[in-house]
Amino acid sequence: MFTHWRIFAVSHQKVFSVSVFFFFFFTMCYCRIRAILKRSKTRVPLRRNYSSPPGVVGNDVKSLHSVINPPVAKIRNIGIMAHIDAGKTTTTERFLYYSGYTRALGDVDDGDTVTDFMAQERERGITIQSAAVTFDWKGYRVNLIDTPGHVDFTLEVERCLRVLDGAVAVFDASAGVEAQTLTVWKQADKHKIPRICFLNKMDKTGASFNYAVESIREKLKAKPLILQLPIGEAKTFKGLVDVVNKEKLLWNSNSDDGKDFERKPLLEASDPELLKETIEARNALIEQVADLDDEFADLVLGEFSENFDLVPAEKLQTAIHRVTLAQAAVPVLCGSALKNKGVQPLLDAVTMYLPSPEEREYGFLQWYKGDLCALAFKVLHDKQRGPLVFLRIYSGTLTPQLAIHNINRNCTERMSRLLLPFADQHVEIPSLTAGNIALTVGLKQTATGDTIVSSKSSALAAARRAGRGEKRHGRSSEAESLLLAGVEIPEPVFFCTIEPPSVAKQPDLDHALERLQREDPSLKVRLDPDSGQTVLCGMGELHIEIIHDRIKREYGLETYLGPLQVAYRETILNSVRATDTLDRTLGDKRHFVSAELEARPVEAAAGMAVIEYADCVSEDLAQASREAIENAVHSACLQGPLLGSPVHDVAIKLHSLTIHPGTSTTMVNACISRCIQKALKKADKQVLEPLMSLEVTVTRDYLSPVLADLAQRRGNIQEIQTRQDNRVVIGFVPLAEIMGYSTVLRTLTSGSATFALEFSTYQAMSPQDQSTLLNQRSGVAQVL
Ligand SMILES: Nc1nc2c(ncn2[C@@H]2O[C@H](COP(=O)(O)OP(=O)(O)OP(=O)(O)O)[C@@H](O)[C@H]2O)c(=O)[nH]1
Repeated sequence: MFTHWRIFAVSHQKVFSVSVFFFFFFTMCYCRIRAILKRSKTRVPLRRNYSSPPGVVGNDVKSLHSVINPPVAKIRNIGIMAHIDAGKTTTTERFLYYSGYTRALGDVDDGDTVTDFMAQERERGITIQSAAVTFDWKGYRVNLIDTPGHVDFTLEVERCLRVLDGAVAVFDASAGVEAQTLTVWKQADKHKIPRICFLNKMDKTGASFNYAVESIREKLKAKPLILQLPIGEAKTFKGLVDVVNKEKLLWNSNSDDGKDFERKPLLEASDPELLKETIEARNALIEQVADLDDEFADLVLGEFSENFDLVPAEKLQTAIHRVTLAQAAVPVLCGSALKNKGVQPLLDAVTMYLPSPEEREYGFLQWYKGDLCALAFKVLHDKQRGPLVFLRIYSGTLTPQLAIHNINRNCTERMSRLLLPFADQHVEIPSLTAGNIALTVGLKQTATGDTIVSSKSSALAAARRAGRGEKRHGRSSEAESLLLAGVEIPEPVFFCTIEPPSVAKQPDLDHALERLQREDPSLKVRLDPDSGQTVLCGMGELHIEIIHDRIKREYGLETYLGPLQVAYRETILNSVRATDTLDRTLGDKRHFVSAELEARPVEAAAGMAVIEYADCVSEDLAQASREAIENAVHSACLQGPLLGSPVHDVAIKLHSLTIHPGTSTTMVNACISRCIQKALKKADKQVLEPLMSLEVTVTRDYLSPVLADLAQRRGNIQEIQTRQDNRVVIGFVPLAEIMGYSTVLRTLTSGSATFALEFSTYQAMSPQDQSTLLNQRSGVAQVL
């Protein structure tokens, strides 16, 4: 199940007002302290000292051309993933600075980071779009994707994970594993991504290395390999111990950018205690790795059984690499990105322990035999250049002006330019080989999730080879096997109407929405059949707010949003039968359809309606009539009789059907549709509402008012955990009750609490709550 967490930091800072709508909207939405602080700041100029094409840059900033097409073994495609605010963007900024691609340290709080380049990201201090940046580190080429932490953009994370070979999971060392960490961790499990953990914010009050490691062990059920130990914690944090090499790394307190640090062997004379602790940690690490890797176990037990201390660092590192690649354990490192400590060793670990593209197993590569095979994982629209498509190249080479074949859309199109992505700066390149991430210009039809090959004949040849391979595995569809799996798109739980400033601007709005949908498959747009209004469906309040903002900024359209609504569903509780007959003469032609069907409830979470035919019906049903019936079932179930919400978890069984010869399929469709509506109306009906898992982190003093408030919101508390000095309230609450919760929580706790929401499931409303809801909607809905 795709999970969505909604994370909110609350603060007691003043709520700003931008317009009447925004005032209303934000009082019911969340607001974040950093966003507010930033809004009250004088904006700094957005441009940074980016690396740009050769000749333009200064001596201290490297040219990207030095790292184009390195050997595959030297490529690392990695992502940074974490709970919101753990420090992904700050860590990425340090990567770029230490690797020489930026001249100044970017700061999310100043809104001048390279990867958060959208205006909204810089204003709010959050990552919304993932950004791909390319840099080199000690001879390795690193393609890095900084992903959003906020739940509303989880799909963005999922899209990126699909094309990564490894990931760095960043943690706030004072909080350990948080709600969204669990979600992204599960996503990485799903895509089998090897990862390393970085315990960031070791300088922060409350930071605890042991606590964070324990939470990785307990909550993520992962096996942490402790490769570093912190020297000091919180205010006293000043450096690290490299357990593998038995060295201490101390950052020069006079250096304000952390470039300057010294690495010294731990000696009995100068650091007896630290050395003892390190040897113990190293021995434990060796035992742990030996347990997980037979080759290393043989080596250790053979040559070094008497004294583990003599195991060479390189042998241990190679074994840790294998164990990481097998996802048997996760290396754990620590530091403080903000205070510029521990980032360079983290980069070393990325190159040392995370896999190169050729170390990952991609079974489909054998079908292409070196021909082009790539996956489009992200589409952006650029005003000047049109659609920009990000491609992960799995095999073959991309060059500018290349014609490519899109298997999903069965079309051939030509790309005009090939670029290397460097946040919002793109460098033109002559070619790019397998293992890389490329940005292409000119592909107008390609959408997120499409598989790209060099030509139709190459696709056919691959399909033939795949067919041979697939038969052995008993699979049937050759074409399907060629498609690199796309991304599972979750059902949106929020919706609202959107209106252009005037009717004349409707086509402009449609155009903007079409483009935004191509970029963001989690955004759904539909037309309300009753009101004719355009409806936006999104993953959360922030998601819809950002879309609204982008339409204004990027397309110059001031649109009006209706109130945000929860996406309810409906179902039925008992089996009912209905009959219907449609007998019409149009011109000189008689159309006659008569049907009897049964609607009955099926297992919860079965999804949209299941269609069944009695034997006597299915025997001689023409294909065209079958299609008309299926369309009728799906369209009739889109709008239930209670709230006009989709009807789920029902089966429709057609018991009898009479169609006179010459009757049009439109009439068949109309008759079945009417008959289903009759049946649904007759049945006992049930509203299903989205239920969210909730996690509130609050200090002990404010626990009681938070619990009392949740009780009023139909909250169901499962557990209250202790996390350092805080209490973590875990439970479930209906989405309808939690809208605008951030404002309430901020008031209740003087801005000291944070909360996270995850969509859990759809649950049946109690008869009392259902009738309250229907009464509220009585203008538009029929009361039970
Ligand atoms: N004390 C401390 N604060 C840090 C550290 N790293 C980041 N921060 C702060 O934490 C906040 C969040 O940092 P970001 O880098 O934006 O975190 P993120 O994970 O990219 O956030 P999203 O993209 O919004 O999910 C900012 O105020 C940073 O200045 C650190 O090592 N120590």
